[in-house]
Amino acid sequence: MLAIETKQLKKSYGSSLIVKGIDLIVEQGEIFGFLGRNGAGKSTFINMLTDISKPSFGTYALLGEEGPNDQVKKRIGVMPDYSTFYSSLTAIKHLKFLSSLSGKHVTSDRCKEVLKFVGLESDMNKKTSKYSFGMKKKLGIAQAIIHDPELIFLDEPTSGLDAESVIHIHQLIHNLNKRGKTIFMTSHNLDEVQKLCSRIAIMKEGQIVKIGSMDELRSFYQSTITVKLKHSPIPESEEMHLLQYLKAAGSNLEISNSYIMIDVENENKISQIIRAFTRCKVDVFRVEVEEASLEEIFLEE
Ligand SMILES: Nc1ncnc2c1ncn2[C@@H]1O[C@H](COP(=O)(O)OP(=O)(O)OP(=O)(O)O)[C@@H](O)[C@H]1O
Repeated sequence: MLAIETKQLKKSYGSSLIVKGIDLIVEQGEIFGFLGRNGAGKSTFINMLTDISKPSFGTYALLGEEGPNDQVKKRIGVMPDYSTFYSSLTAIKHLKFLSSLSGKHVTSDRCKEVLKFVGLESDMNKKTSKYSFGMKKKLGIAQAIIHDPELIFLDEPTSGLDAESVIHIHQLIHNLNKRGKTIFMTSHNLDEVQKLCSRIAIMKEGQIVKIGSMDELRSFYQSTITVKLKHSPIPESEEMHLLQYLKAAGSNLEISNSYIMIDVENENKISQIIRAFTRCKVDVFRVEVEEASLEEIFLEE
């Protein structure tokens, strides 16, 4: 069963087509990252899947059920906009109240368990008006997972948080995924998407322009790997031979006394180069590798 399947999903406001016909498949068990510049249409797309707005055209299915569908809503979790919190309620009461509004009965013990899971154990009896921005984000995740959903939508779960809270939320996402949950998240933080997500879609002007794992995205761009290798002196008798080999193995070769830098097409070339050094009786002390980051790929779009 697929977690998400959309077919030609479109959304227009007035005469402006904001989401321009998206076909997307997300498998169960994925952490799927949705990236795009401000105004690309990410929230508009998520809002259709979570039934906050209706598609203008096309269809979608969540967890094998055509949407919108009240039954499937019980199996998905959506991180709310923190501004919707009831400021006069404590975190526990807030969770219980919101769950009852959406027809899900949850016990106080379940609320406590989930608040502990997100790291709000010692603040669960505080009113949400006293919560910091980061605590509200954690409470938002608690709200999304309180009913143990299979598929969780997180819209920018870490934006505006300090480094420690970001690490905590990354661990939460990772732990949820380990428990078998599918996560669909939007983010502006390229580093986090690169670290967490099994696949990534880049959205531009209402369309998905690239989709795949990090390795696949890199290969779309046929990006090279830059290798910097520190070595012992090259015996004069071997210099010519090694130089010929390196020129054939990659491009942009730079040589100094104890280092070489070279761009190669794939990882196999790295081990071949190290073997060539060894054959020429040159010791390799250190190998540093630089690959295209998601940022570079993203900026190309
Ligand atoms: N209710 C609405 N009525 C009219 N236009 C809208 C509405 N909601 C969104 N838009 C427009 O749709 C476009 C996409 O907005 P959306 O919020 O989906 O982008 P986004 O990729 O989530 O951006 P961000 O990263 O800034 O959150 C924007 O130009 C926005 O102005």
